[in-house]
Amino acid sequence: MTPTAPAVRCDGVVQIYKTREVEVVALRDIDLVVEDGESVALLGPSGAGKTTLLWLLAGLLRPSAGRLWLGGAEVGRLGPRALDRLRAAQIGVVLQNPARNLVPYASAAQNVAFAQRAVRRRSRQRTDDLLERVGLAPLRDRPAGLLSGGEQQRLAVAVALANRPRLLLADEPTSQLDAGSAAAVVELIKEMGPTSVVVTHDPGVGEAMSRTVTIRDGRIGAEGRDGEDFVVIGREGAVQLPPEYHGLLPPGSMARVEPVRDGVILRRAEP
Ligand SMILES: Nc1ncnc2c1ncn2[C@@H]1O[C@H](COP(=O)(O)OP(=O)(O)OP(=O)(O)O)[C@@H](O)[C@H]1O
Repeated sequence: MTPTAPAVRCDGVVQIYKTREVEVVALRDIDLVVEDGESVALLGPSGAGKTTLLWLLAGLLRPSAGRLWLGGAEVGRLGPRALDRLRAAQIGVVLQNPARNLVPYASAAQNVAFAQRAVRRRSRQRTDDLLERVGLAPLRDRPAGLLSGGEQQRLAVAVALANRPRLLLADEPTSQLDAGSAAAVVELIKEMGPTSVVVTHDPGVGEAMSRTVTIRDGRIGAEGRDGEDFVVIGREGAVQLPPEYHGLLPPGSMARVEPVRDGVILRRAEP
């Protein structure tokens, strides 16, 4: 990754899953820039495309169309080995199912140590610090497969941060945690993951991040900064009305567009 490029840039990214019977358009025309140092909460209803976007940002999927840069590197131009190297050196990932991030027969401490393979020297101190921060120091020698779901989730965050990634990507990293552990994990991500994108349904996580991005039906519909929510004007001027206004302007209804000095007003056209 080059130091001046944003951590992430998506330009018209589309993701289509092809199964034998159907094609599912999971993401369409995603334009997104995440600057270095930002922490972004990725919000949206189930099936909106959040996990798909996270997998694209992790280099685990390649977009069906559009362009995606991780740092200065355009993913579409990287061969499989170059992409693997970039992922190992620069990106930390917490997948939705915590067990998938871990080697089950290795101890908690070994899992964190293995994850430092891309850095030149493993640091016992960093392993100890991370285990301490996620409250797993007393369980350092227990095999990861014998930890509870919540413990595995906390360990997965420690593993993802082990080699000081420039970009941390986490899919629901607090879904199995009580409020106290969730707050500690969010604090850790903000402190040690200098740039992070976190999929979450937890409003507390959303509030802790510097920015929220809401996906609905495969498109970025809204963004939030400093507690204020904005709709995002998409390509060709498309706007997703927030669901709380669907009663006033139901999907499928017609509206008049009235220009005003600094924007437009939409008024329902009575049938
Ligand atoms: N491997 C796949 N093959 C076919 N369709 C898929 C695949 N993975 C996801 N989808 C579909 O793509 C769409 C987006 O799924 P995705 O998992 O990205 O949503 P999500 O917002 O993360 O949902 P959730 O909050 O429930 O995890 C959904 O319609 C889903 O059914």
